[in-house]
Formats: sequence, C-alpha cells, structure tokens
Amino acid sequence: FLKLINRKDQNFQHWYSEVVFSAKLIEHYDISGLYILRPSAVEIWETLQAFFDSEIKKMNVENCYFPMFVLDSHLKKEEAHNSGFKQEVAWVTKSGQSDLEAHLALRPSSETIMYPYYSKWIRGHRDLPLKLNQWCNAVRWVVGDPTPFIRSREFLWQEGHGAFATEDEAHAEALEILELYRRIYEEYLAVPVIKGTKSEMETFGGAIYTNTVEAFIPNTGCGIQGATTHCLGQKFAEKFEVKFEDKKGEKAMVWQNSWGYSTRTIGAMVMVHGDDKGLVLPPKVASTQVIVIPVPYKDVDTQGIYDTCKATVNMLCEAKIRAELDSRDSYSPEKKYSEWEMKGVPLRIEIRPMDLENKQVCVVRRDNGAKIHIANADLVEEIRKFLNNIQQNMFDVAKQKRDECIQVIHTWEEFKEALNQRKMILAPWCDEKDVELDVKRKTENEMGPAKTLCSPFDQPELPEGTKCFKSGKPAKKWTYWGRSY
Ligand SMILES: O=C1CCCN[C@@H]1CCCn1cnc2cc(F)c(F)cc2c1=O
Ligand SMILES: [Mg+2]
Repeated sequence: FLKLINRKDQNFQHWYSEVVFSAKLIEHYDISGLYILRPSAVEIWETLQAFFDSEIKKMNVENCYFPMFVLDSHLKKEEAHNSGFKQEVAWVTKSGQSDLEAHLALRPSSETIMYPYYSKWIRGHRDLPLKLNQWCNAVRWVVGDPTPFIRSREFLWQEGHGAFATEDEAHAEALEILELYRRIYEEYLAVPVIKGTKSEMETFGGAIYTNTVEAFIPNTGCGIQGATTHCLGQKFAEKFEVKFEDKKGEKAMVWQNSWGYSTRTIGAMVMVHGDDKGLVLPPKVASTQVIVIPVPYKDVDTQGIYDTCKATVNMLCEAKIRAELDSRDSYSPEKKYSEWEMKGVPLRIEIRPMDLENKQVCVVRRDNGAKIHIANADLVEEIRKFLNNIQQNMFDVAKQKRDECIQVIHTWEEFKEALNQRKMILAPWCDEKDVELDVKRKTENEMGPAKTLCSPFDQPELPEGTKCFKSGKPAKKWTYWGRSY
C-alpha cells in the first residue's frame, strides 16, 4: 500500500477509501458501517479533544458520563426521535439466551437519557446554569452508503447539554461553542467552514433553531455539516419537566442548548487535503511532524549520517517539534519517502554525505513538494517556520479552492447549471419549505438531492425587490444550497 491505485480527480469515493486505509487511519471491520480507528486516527482525535476539552472547561462546562442504554419509554418522549430517526435506533433485546423484558435502545444522542436527571437535579436558580458534556460513542443504524469517518453506524463525539435560567445565556453559549467548532476546522484541520443557520426543515426536531459550520468538498461538490449547536428553547424542559424556582420564588422552565462534533471532522480533513500520494496532514494535528531519513551513499560515512540524523531528531524534539527517525535498514530511502508521504507527514528531512560536508540538511514539504536545503545552524528556527507556513498554506489553498466553488445565482436555470458544475450555490430564497421540497424532488440523483446547507451569518446585501430564485416571491435571505453527505 505504498502507491494509490485510484486518483482523487477520477474516482473520489474509491480514492478516499483507499487513502484512509493505506495511511493506516482505518481498518475495515466485518460488520457493514463499522470501522476500526487505528492509532494515527485516534491521535488526531485526541489532539482535537485536548483543545476542545480545555476550552469548554474554561467555560465551566463539566464532563460527565451517562449510560449508553435508554428505555423505549424515555426515547419515545421526544417526538423528534419518532420522526425520521426511528429507523436509525439500534436495540438490545436479549442477554445470553433469555429475552430482556424491556428492550434497550443504544444511545443515538443523549437528550432523553440525560434530561430526566436534569429535571431531578435542577430545583432552584442556584442549580443553574447546569453545563455538562460527555465524550462518548453514539450509535445510529444509518442506511446510506457507509463512508469512514463521514457516515458510520458508530462514531465518537462529544455532546454538550446546557440548561440556563434565561434564553440569552443559552443562545450566547451556543455561539461561543460554534466559534470553537470553527477553530477546530480552520485552525487545526485547515478546513474552511461557513457559520450559518439551518433551515426549519433541516433543524433538529427538538430544537427551535440549529446553527452549523458547513464544510465543502470541491471534488464531489458536496457540503458536509461539520458540527452543530442547537438552541432547544423550552421544548425539552416542557417534555421532561425541567423547572426551577426563580428569584421571585416562581416556577419557571429552563432554557437549553446542545452541541456536538464527531470523528466526521477527520474525514473532512482527509477529503479536503489528501492527494494522489495519500494523506496530507496539517502540522497541528500531525503526531509526527518531521520524519528524518538517512540517505547513505555506498558506504561513505554511513555511521556519520546515522549519528547526524539522530542528533537532528533530538534537537527538534528538544524544541517541542514532533520529529522521528526512520532508521529501518530493510527499507530503501525511496520506499520510506512513499510510506511517509502516504501517512501525510508534513516535512521530511533527508541527509546525504554531501549534506554532512555542507553542514546542511535537505527538507521536503508534503503540501507542495518543495525541496529546500537549510543550514544545520538554522535548523530549529527554519523547521518551525516551515511548519507554521504549511499550516497556513494548507488553509489558504483549501479556502481558495472552496471559494472558487461558490456560485451566486438568481434563477432556477442558473441553479441547475451551477449544481451540475458541482458548485456551492448561494441563492436568494423566500425561506419557504415548499421550495426546499421542490428543489429536492427536481434534483434527486445518485448523489442525492440538493438541499439547503445553511443561511450564512455573514449575509451579503439583499437589494429591495430581489426575488427568490425558485418561487419568484420576495427573497428573505441568502442561503447556501448543494448536495451534501
Ligand atoms: O446534534 C446534536 C448535538 C449533540 C447532542 N444532540 C444533538 C441533536 C441530535 C439530533 N439527533 C440526530 N440523530 C438522531 C438519530 C436517532 F436515531 C435518534 F433516536 C435521535 C437522533 C437525534 O436526536
Ligand atoms: Mg441523522
């Protein structure tokens, strides 16, 4: 698995499956829709988790852990679970040979598991705000074609659940969390996202509104919902009787939000940055940032080369740069280059006899293939500059590509044309559901229908009299449309 068979621009789905396997992120499992996350995937997940966990702790969110099993009676209480979700719920019905008298659902999301205890724990206003989060798995027996990280029947995520005395606090925290999600994508994964609000049709049934960070995959022309925050209003509080005695001694219902991101983040990063040599890792999430490879020439000073490689790794590690030495003598340098390129390591250092003489090393960038010689004296400083430059360059290149995919349109004809060109369509919309239904019906194909992705917070000018691209009614907002995962 040192060379990919599929090309990213020719057969994206197969290219993607090959990359996640050949880069050793994923191992296939013998149950459809389930995948093994290998160490290099877990290392990326843990890097994101470390950032996000430390940030939410600054917001006084506390981590908890609720059981992953829920009684049918609780699950039913939330009508959102009865609508489109019913088919996705997985159940435990037996233990050993005997049937369980009460069937247990596996957690697809934890509102109905947690909120009976929110009701029990929240009595007075001093019990608020209650801000809990859990890092766990979730199970949804989805039927769409399984895609590692993007659509799997079990995934890792965090789910945060806030309960507040006032509506403003719930809104405010949800916006703070959405900004953390943007930072996860743009500052760590170097993936550009758009902050926006989901349409009513795309909003979770238990929420009054859903905000999202939307990513986009130029190769397929599909959007990806990167992470979500929901403002739940008092809908769950009503159903689960989550009330408190306010300062005036009156009974009031709490205002809630919930928010989550999952291992889908990793899939989006692979899709955006990968190339025909394999994975391309943003340095911030690369467990190995620099791989040092000895390139001996016949037996000229082989020991000297090895010693210099070792010293180079030590110097970089002392500077908190994650460097590794590949001293396997069973592999030729060329085979090593291919393997570490497949794994997406941002920088490679090659050391040959002539580099010893010139007191230099040869550095090769994974993002743009550039080959540069740097003097040993400037090593640490130069490598740190390269890593920062690669992180920024990967984001800039991805943002440029994503922006080139954005197409502003004003008519249905233009919409269809842009969709065929796999664009992320920005259109003036009357905000009426039957337009979404109509567009879905008229655009259904093997990649699925076009739908609203989000209405961006950052709204362009909407001149008086602008008409909805589809209904011709007065447009209310600019909205992104496209196919999506
Ligand atoms: O999206 C989030 C963030 C983390 C906390 N939960 C919210 C809403 C999840 C919405 N959702 C999403 N999918 C579901 C699938 C199911 F099978 C099911 F029973 C329930 C759900 C379900 O509630
Ligand atoms: Mg779903």
